[in-house]
Amino acid sequence: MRVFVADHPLITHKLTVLRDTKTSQPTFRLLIEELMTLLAYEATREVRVEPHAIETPVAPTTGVKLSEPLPLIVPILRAGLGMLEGMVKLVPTAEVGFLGMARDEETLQPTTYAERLPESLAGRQCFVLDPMLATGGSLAAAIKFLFDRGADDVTAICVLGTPEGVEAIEQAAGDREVTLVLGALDDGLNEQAYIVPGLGDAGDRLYGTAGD
Ligand SMILES: O=P(O)(O)OC[C@H]1O[C@H](OP(=O)(O)OP(=O)(O)O)[C@H](O)[C@@H]1O
Ligand SMILES: O=c1cc[nH]c(=O)[nH]1
Ligand SMILES: [Mg+2]
Repeated sequence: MRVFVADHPLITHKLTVLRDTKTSQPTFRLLIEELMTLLAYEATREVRVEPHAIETPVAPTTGVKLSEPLPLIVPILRAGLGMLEGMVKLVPTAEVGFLGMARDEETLQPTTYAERLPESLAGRQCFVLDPMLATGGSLAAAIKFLFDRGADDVTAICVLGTPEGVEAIEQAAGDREVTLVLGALDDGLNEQAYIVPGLGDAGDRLYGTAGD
């Protein structure tokens, strides 16, 4: 598994505002989207392209276009939805599938309550979006789901991660093609398995507590 942890002052600056309890919900949403666009640049470094011949007003030349099947973006509801626009801005022709997952706050086990994905993901490059990689249970289950559907390459993009979460994804990936892109690697987990220092509950900060 390849792991990339962002190291850019603009990302750290935006993360600092995001983490701050005083940051309002509209600003939080905007920052998640902006951070996603910055992380997407790194996450799509290996996106598959093929040669594409065009004519400029001056001369014929060969550039590239995205290969078919087009990449599939999979936000994990709810919190991953906040990252979708930032990703789609960078890859507007990509397709989008959805996975709804919730972590049981007692057992910490994820359950999948919604799924809207192509029946077969054979030959697909998938980009999974979830801001929080805590114990790693949710993302590991999502990655397994995509490989079971035939995906051959999964890139996960998280705003914050923990060493425990990275280890869990490493285990889940085995020898399959997985890339993990993180905005920051935090210290670890507290007794409630929240990321420390983290930013609290990402879904609640994006959308409120109506889902609880
Ligand atoms: O790594 P884990 O320990 O599995 O925890 C991380 C998961 O928890 C959060 O979702 P949550 O279950 O709160 O759902 P929500 O997005 O609807 O708030 C987060 O967005 C991840 O999906
Ligand atoms: O810190 C955490 C852990 C899980 N889910 C969140 O939204 N935040
Ligand atoms: Mg939540």
